[in-house]
Amino acid sequence: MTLQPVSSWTSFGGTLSVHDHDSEACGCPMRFAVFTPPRAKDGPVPVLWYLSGLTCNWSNVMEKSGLQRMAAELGLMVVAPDTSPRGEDVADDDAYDLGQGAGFYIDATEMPWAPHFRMQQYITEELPALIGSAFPADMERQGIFGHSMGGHGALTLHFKQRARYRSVSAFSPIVAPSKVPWGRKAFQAYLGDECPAWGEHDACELVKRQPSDAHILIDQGEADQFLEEQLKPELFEAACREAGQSLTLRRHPGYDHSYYFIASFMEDHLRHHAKALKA
Ligand SMILES: N[C@@H](CCC(=O)N[C@@H](CS)C(=O)NCC(=O)O)C(=O)O
Repeated sequence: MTLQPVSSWTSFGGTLSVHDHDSEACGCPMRFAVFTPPRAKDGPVPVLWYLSGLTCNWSNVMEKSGLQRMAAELGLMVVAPDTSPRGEDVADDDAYDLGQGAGFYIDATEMPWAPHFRMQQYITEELPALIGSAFPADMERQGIFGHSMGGHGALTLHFKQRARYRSVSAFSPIVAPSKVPWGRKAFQAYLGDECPAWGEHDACELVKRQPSDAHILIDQGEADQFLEEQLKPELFEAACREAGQSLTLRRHPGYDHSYYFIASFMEDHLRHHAKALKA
C-alpha cells in the first residue's frame, strides 16, 4: 500500500499530514489526515480515531476543532478518515445524507452501493494496518470518537471491536439509526429492507446485547437542530441504564450541532481518551 503525501504542516510541535492511497476495501482512492504529536519522536503513541459527520471529510475536525494543542500536550495521535468513498465511478445521491459524504461506517450489501461503500472494513481493517506500518502508532492503545454520523460510527465500532477500541466518546451522536430518518434512509439503501441485521449497526441494540467495560462519554448540545428528530440521546441513556453500561451523558444548554460546540468540549474528550489509554 503506497501513501501519496498531499500536505504537511507543523502544528504545536507536532505534524498534521494529509495522505492519499488506493483503498482495496473501497475500490477507489481515499484521503485521510493524521496529527502526530511531538512525543512520537520518542516512541509509539496511542491512536485516536475521529469519525466525522454527514458531508464532512478529514478537514472539518482538523481545521475547526482546535484539537492539535491538546493532542500535542497529551501525546495522542489523531487520525481523521473520510466519511465515504468518493469519485466519478462511485455511486452517489443528490441528497446530502446518502451516498458520497454519508457512508455511515458500515459495509453496504445492496446495489448500487455495495462495490465501494465498505467503510467498516476500511476503518477497522485497512486503515489501521496502514497507520500501524507507516506512523509511530501504538496499535495496542487505540480509542475512537466522532460527531453525529461519526458518533454512531464510534459507538458501534467500539461495541463491534471492543479489544481494538479501548476508549470511546461522541459529540451529538446518532444513537439509534434504526429508528430515526437519517439512519433508516441509509440502512434501507445500503443494507436493504428492515431486518435483524440493522440492529448489528445500532448502538442502542448493541449495548443491550452486551455492554462494554469502557466508560462512555457523550456531549450533546440542547440547541442542536437535529436533537429531537435524529439524535435522541435519551434512547441510548435508557439502553445503557438497562444494560448496566457506564455512561456520562452531558447536556449543554445553548450549544448547537456545529464545530463551535465540538471545539468547546474537544479538550474534555481528548483527556477522557488519554486517561483510558494511559497516554
Ligand atoms: N445543513 C448541513 C447538514 C449536514 C451537517 O450538519 N453536517 C454536520 C455533521 S452531521 C457537519 O459537521 N457539517 C460540517 C461542518 O459543520 O463543518 C448540510 O446540508 O450540509
